[in-house]
Amino acid sequence: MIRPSPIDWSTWSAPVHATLMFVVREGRILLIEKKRGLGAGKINGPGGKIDPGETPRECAMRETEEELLIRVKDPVKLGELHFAMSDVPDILCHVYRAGDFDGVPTETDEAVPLWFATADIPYHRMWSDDRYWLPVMLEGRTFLGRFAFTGDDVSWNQLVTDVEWPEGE
Ligand SMILES: Nc1nc2c([nH]c(=O)n2[C@H]2C[C@H](O)[C@@H](COP(=O)(O)OP(=O)(O)OP(=O)(O)O)O2)c(=O)[nH]1
Repeated sequence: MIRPSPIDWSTWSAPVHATLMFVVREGRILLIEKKRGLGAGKINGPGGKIDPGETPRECAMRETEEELLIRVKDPVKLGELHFAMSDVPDILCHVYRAGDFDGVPTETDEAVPLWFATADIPYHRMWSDDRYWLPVMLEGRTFLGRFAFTGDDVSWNQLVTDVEWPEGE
């Protein structure tokens, strides 16, 4: 049975806009253990909230530089994640992927860098929606994921793949 969405997505908008950056290279993905902020203790990609006047791409690159001291090259937007939350403000998150970077991934106050084989993603230590869309991101395909949360759990989800994002986003 397909459960009706608890959210009217046609009118949904989020007060918080954020980004995630995934570096995927030679069968491995660069993740972080997040040391503070929303999702502290979880494994995730680097990323954070978009600052006023900043584009999503600029934010994804800035947050990656702040958290891991690396500068990614030629990031491509693959996805958008729309999170309807139950206990914190709703979030719209832009997801980027890159294949190369300058610098050496380095631990900072915000994050510990961790490389994983793409066949060995630690979903049990990640946000509960990630298992739905991260495999699509690893295939290099585009996607739009919509998730309603109850606390930390996904209570409703929808994933549309092969979405065309505007050029240069
Ligand atoms: N993988 C994944 N990431 C998520 C989910 N929900 C969610 O907010 N994130 C990401 C988006 C952002 O990168 C990050 C939240 O932003 P943040 O609190 O780290 O923001 P920030 O670095 O600007 O920190 P702050 O100092 O403003 O608090 O968590 C989710 O369900 N899955």
